[in-house]
Amino acid sequence: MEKVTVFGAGSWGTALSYVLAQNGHDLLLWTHRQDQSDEINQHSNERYLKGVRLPDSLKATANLDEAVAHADIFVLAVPTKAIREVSRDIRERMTKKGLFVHVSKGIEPDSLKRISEMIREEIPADLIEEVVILSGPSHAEEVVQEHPTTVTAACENTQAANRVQDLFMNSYFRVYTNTDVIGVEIGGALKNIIALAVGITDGLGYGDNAKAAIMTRGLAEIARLGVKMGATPLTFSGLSGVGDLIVTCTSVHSRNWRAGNMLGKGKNVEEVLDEMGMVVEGIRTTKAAHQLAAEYKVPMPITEALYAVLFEGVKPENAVEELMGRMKKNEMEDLIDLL
Ligand SMILES: NC(=O)C1=CN([C@@H]2O[C@H](COP(=O)(O)OP(=O)(O)OC[C@H]3O[C@@H](n4cnc5c(N)ncnc54)[C@H](OP(=O)(O)O)[C@@H]3O)[C@@H](O)[C@H]2O)C=CC1
Ligand SMILES: O=C(CO)COP(=O)(O)O
Repeated sequence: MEKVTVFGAGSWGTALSYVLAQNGHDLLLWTHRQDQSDEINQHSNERYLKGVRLPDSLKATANLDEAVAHADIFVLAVPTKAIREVSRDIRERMTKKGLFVHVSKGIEPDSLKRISEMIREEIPADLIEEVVILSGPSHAEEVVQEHPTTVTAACENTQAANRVQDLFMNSYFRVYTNTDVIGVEIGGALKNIIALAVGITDGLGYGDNAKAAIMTRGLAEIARLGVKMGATPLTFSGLSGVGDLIVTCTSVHSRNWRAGNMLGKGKNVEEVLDEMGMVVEGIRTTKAAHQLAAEYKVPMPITEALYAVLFEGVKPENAVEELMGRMKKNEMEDLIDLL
């Protein structure tokens, strides 16, 4: 049994707490809202997981001192934009080393840092045992139904990855390990861009051909960038690559797909975000990926088309027209670096 605190009581933090509590760990779920902590201690979190009864052993707190003092393992489950703030708040209260696990999917615009890099910038090395990434095709709504789910725990330190594998693994939640931290973080973050794009084409009324095209060429551009950044090409054929791309582009649970769908139907970004009420990571990640594409000189036409829709006021149908009208190409020409 491990002593674990999950930080962030949205859909994913709550679903992972459900798994950890069921696995018999000494689990505390920290939320920054007292009313939500009270609700979770009455076994529900209606805003984020409607109709789900949480296990009796899943305890919440809104007291950050208590949350930090409780744990040897710190699971960060807040949106990317809150990672630095929450890491700093944890650091101020830490008195001994801890194992950090993060489950968020994004890249920070401007600094272009991956989440594990942000955590290492905010928490001194002498307080970090390791940082492990838990990522893969996993909608919170299905995990709490105990539907079979597979994810990967990524860390160069295989002992730390194995410890996280053991922490979460059970009969419906199967955890693999991977040493390719960059590939796992890039795959998990950038698939949200492609899910937004697929949502848009679905919203425009295009069919499965368009969806398959965007998913396939989307994976090609994710892998192209990832490999330039130091990832292992094969990771993009794995759970945090094609696996997460499939689940996010084809599921109504995906907030990124749903946001894209509303954009395709004519809503603007503000209206979409108001309606969602949950994080749509792909929007900020599109900005970061647009900057990364320039920095690494990697062609990322789908990302650029989405950037134009989100940040330059281009109409979705015009962005599609632009994508389809580009110069003729050999399908494999930009993929050769992956071999
Ligand atoms: N949902 C899913 O199925 C999956 C999500 N993920 C990733 O997990 C991360 C979290 O997503 P998810 O749980 O779905 O997001 P949600 O939008 O469901 O919840 C986000 C939670 O973070 C809290 N929060 C936001 N800012 C802060 C802050 N500064 N301090 C403390 N708490 C804060 C929110 O609080 P409040 O309620 O007050 O806004 C809310 O409880 C994302 O990166 C996402 O991509 C990964 C795999 C699956
Ligand atoms: O990452 C996810 C599934 O693996 C969740 O995707 P959304 O954030 O689009 O809901």
